[in-house]
Amino acid sequence: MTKPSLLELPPGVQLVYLAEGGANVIFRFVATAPSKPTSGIKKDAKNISIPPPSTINSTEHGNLPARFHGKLLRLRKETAADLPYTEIVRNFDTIIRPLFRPDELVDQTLVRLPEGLLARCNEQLRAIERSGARPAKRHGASLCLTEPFGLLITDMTTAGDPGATLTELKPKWLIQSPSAPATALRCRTCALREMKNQRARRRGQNEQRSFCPLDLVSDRFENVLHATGRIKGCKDRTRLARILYRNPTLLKLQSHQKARRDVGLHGPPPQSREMSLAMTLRDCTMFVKIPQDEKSPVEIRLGDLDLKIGAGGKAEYWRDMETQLINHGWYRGCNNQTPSECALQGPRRPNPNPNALT
Ligand SMILES: O=P(O)(O)O[C@@H]1[C@@H](OP(=O)(O)O)[C@H](OP(=O)(O)O)[C@H](O)[C@H](OP(=O)(O)O)[C@H]1OP(=O)(O)O
Ligand SMILES: Nc1ncnc2c1ncn2[C@@H]1O[C@H](COP(=O)(O)OP(=O)(O)OP(=O)(O)O)[C@@H](O)[C@H]1O
Repeated sequence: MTKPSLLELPPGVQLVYLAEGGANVIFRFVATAPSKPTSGIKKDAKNISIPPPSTINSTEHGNLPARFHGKLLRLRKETAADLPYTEIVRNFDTIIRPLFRPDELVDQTLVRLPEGLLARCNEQLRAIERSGARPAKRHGASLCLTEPFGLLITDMTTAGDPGATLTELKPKWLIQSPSAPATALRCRTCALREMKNQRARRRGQNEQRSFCPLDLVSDRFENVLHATGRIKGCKDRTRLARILYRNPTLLKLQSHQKARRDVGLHGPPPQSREMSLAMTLRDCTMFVKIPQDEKSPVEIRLGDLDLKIGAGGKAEYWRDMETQLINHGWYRGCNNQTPSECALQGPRRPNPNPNALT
């Protein structure tokens, strides 16, 4: 069988910073008309290109080859994990892809990078940092200069459809941790958030407010509505709740989590492939692109499904978190100074055995 030929980015490609996480930076392609190759591209004090927002939102494809339309470029940061994109893509193709339909996933395809592109992007990151537009917690991080590839990923932004809105959420743990106490009044996600918030309060930092994942997969619409009211950036909680209520992709994610339920303190060895997959499925991002017209289809895809690895201290971190949540009363809700969002406390508590006759 012949291997599909590897994509290459054209040498003159123009990119603009979109967003970043702890391990990757996302860039948008900027279409430039061949006659005016850098029209509208500003230079900052150090002569680094920063295309203006009007170019960023352009729906024109200009001289960009067709196979890059509707795509973003994901570039790898220098991190302790140091896992090459070839391996990330191999894990994605063999372990993650078979679990979902293609239209449920943010696709990712390897693309070879032209010489000098990473150095230029690093300059752009520094320029953005100086301009104050880079999130403070990401300052100082740069792209890995030895990574020869980038990933072309499905563009879930609304750039091609300005009337649409994008909601981004992390569904997190859609079932309780098996090692949580039976009498728990907090799910794994709410317990951990409350623990982190107490630390943040002590340091004078902002607390994180979010929804309870158990509400998101509730079979009661009003609980899903309760959750969508707490999703950051959600402009129409009722419409989003209608979209997410019994949503097949969300329920599929939950059922994959159920099939890999041996997490927490029990189950497979913390550095095993099974544990890696179980934890990956509990830390992905759901992108919901909602068109203005209620009759047009909504696009829902899961992203950030890079297989986690237990090495490098991660397995110990997972185990340590669970031990703290159990031993310091976070699952039992003993430390709370503010009302809890968790569905396990109060009238929204899910029925532990929905099939049981009452
Ligand atoms: O530990 P958690 O549950 O808070 O999840 C971490 C995430 O925190 P958040 O969901 O935003 O509160 C965290 O998200 P942020 O970087 O804080 O946005 C990461 O996703 C982290 O995974 P990794 O170390 O990048 O592989 C996540 O770590 P693990 O899923 O590997 O535990
Ligand atoms: N396909 C996409 N369409 C639109 N925006 C995206 C897409 N993928 C990522 N983003 C944006 O970029 C951010 C960072 O991307 P990504 O999740 O790939 O980074 P990461 O470093 O892997 O994250 P983490 O910190 O969870 O490890 C996302 O939170 C999101 O805002």
